[in-house]
Amino acid sequence: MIQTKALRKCSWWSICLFRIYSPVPFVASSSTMSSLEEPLGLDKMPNHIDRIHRFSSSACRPRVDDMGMGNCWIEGRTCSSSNSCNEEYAKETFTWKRQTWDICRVDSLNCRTASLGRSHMTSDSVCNSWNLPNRQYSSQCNGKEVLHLKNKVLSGVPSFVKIVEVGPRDGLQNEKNVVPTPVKVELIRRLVSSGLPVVEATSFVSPKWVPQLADAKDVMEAIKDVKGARLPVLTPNMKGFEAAVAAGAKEVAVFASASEAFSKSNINCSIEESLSRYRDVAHAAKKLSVPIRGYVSCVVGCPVEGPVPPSKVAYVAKELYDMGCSEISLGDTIGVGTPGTVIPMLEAVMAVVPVENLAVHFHDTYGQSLSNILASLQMGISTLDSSVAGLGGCPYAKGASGNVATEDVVYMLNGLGVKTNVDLGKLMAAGEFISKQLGRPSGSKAAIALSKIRVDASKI
Ligand SMILES: CC(C)(COP(=O)([O-])OP(=O)([O-])OC[C@H]1O[C@@H](n2cnc3c(N)ncnc32)[C@H](O)[C@@H]1OP(=O)([O-])[O-])[C@@H](O)C(=O)NCCC(=O)NCCSC(=O)C[C@@](C)(O)CC(=O)[O-]
Repeated sequence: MIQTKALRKCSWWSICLFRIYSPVPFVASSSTMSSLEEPLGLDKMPNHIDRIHRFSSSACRPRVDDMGMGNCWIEGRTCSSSNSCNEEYAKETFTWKRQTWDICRVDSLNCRTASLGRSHMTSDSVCNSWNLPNRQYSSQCNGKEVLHLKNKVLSGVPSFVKIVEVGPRDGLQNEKNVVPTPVKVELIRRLVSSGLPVVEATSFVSPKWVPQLADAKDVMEAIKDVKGARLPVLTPNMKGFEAAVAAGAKEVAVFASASEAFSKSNINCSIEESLSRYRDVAHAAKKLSVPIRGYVSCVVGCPVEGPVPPSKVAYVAKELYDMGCSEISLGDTIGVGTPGTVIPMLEAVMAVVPVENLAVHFHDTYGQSLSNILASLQMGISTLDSSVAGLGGCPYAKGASGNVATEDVVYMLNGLGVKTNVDLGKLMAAGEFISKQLGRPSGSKAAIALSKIRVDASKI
């Protein structure tokens, strides 16, 4: 009871632990756990409170009971004994919930302060915050115990993740007002220069179906000189494939659906018809040594049919893999998935397609993307699709919101110590650029938060 109360009070602690446990449904009891939970090391934990207790070390916890400051969890350390918070460092005091805090900018993790009976906190990457100038924050929790926890709970998480940026295609295809071609081109250039290894540039689909991307040929012409990233395009049939190749595309992607109804509304044919078309495209691509990616849409739910069985997703994924798609991207097109539905879906697909050939593609309609991504990483997925500034939605999936924001993904991966080679500062600048052009705020929470505190995000 007391512990539960303390938990409620310490929101930072809760957030930290929630992040660790979020991929596993909290309600699961040991008797209902699947074998999938074994590698996560959670199989012996009877319920969520016990899970939290089991890992409730002080490693990442503020020492003050009543501490629930929004920014504390980012850093996750309190200073302990006597003061080494050098005079040269900017030092500020603020009061929150009757606690007075001295904040000092430190580069070392070993700041020790205990003056005037106050609580002290350090942080460790530079930012100029609203009222805490020249702070350093990090998205990483440090400390031996936390590392131990990370190793134990996040052991399946790969050390490098490839991010496939889909903003210029998936992100923009749903925009009502036509985005000028030079803006699309500038966006692609900025994304590439942020270090993203793959930027999906556009679609060679029917302009009657997706007017926004009717300038696909012009976009390809304008990015011919862009180096440093792969720039695939979507092709729904041979007509699109031929046009793409003629326009200079070096990689293509086909897109099938695990839902019959969505296949009909998105590409005007049945699943089987689409697979037959894609076999032709895959065959032609192979002849030209053009790598081909396959999407499966509606891997968890369909806007028309409702829940989609994992076996259907596995079937379509395997068909795409067998026809020669080197990467299969599993799309939660309407963003209804949670780790509770994504894990069984991945389990079914991984039984028929090697995990190294899989990618995940989450829309954030229900705010579940990062949890789903973490669950996917734990299962060994190392390719993630995302969209800068959280742009996007599918014109044929009403109500679906944008993809998970690339900035949020990079921020989380940095926090996990997973390499992406993406410069978060440059990525945020690209997000800011396109958000301004579209006349609305970024859909990335990390970008909004970091821009408010004018952080040097490249160092996060
Ligand atoms: C597939 C079609 C073309 C079938 O559309 P259709 O109307 O059945 O095609 P058709 O073969 O009967 O041809 C009709 C007209 O379209 C033309 N046409 C035919 N093909 C092309 C082409 N490639 N490029 C340009 N024009 C084309 C064709 O030449 C003809 O022109 P007309 O004789 O009337 O002047 C259409 O339904 C289409 O373009 N759909 C694309 C819709 C789309 O882009 N949706 C968004 C994709 S996002 C997605 O699927 C999800 C994903 C990948 O992001 C992952 C996730 O989030 O889950």
